Amino acid sequence: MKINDIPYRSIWVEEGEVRIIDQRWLPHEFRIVSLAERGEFATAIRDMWVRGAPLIGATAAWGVAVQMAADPSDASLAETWEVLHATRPTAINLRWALDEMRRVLAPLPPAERAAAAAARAAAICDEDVEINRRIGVAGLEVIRGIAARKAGPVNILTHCNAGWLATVDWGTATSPIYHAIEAGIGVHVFVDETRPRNQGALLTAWEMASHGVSHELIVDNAGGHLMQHGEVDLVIVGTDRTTANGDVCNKIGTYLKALAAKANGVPFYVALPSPTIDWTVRDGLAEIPIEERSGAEVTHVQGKDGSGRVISVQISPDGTPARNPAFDVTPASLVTGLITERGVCAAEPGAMRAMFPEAGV
Ligand SMILES: CSC[C@@H](O)[C@@H](O)C(=O)COP(=O)(O)O
Repeated sequence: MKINDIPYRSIWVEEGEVRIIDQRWLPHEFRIVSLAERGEFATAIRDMWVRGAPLIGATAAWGVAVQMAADPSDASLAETWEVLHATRPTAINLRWALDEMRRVLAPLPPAERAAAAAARAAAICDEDVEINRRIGVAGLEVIRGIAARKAGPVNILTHCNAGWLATVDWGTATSPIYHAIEAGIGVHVFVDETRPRNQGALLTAWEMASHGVSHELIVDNAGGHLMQHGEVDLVIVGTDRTTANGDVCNKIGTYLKALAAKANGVPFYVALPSPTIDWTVRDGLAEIPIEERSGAEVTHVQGKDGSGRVISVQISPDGTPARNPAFDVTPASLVTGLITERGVCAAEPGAMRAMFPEAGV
């Protein structure tokens, strides 16, 4: 995607360095940083310099590659898997990418691992871009179908940031939106602010503005009201882990949007790259580990002050205890469909298996 007419991915290699956009400062400051050793990759994922399930996976893959250049031994490969896997618990793309790197590297002699690791990490990034492009092509048909049945723009509500910043490029939930705009279909996006970290207000609103997409920022509690008044035609969200049964784990608050959508007959779609499917899990509520983050993210908000400085302010009384589960699980029964790189399917085990028979479950 372009920033000031310069095309960017969210992670890339330049002058032999792995570079990322440090998303903690967006949209107020655009900072690029280089990650030079394994510990920095772990920090960048854990402290959310990068975030979003596919980008977490891509960053971990590059973390393995950088470590293999420093120490390609078996012990180093095993330790790197553990160190990076421990950074964030919910997005399955992290484990998927680490398993994929280990599958490629473990059979090789150590002397061949650095080059092979860099090649596979680069390929994982390229594959992510193509997967998300295809999700856009598939999701475009969902939007086109709605556009054909109504006058005016298709009003789409999205939660969190499942945009290009959460992937390597295109985004998942946003890719159908970008494709619809390219196809000349009018679209208006309601952007949930997505407390506590405000990925919608900070990142999705920035993406929408950068690409000239008509949009309005809404508070997290407004979605149900807009749906009751017929102002939302479609919900599209991303996911951090979707089970073999079609239960969808995504940013906290997604479940409430799905309930409101069901109650109001609004289609609720999930944009789903196949590496985000956890075929080993059937019951999302019981089995998916939900990240609990610091209460400081609830008691404080970050923003820009009058002089343009990025600051954090406390919004609750001193010492208020806070609870901060970062994700929730939307049962498959509330999901209208999964928009995958192979097309749209029901959030249902048979349909998912038919779409991805190689999963072998
Ligand atoms: C294509 S990204 C899908 C999800 O990863 C996204 O919706 C989300 O929940 C991101 O959470 P985050 O905590 O910002 O990493």
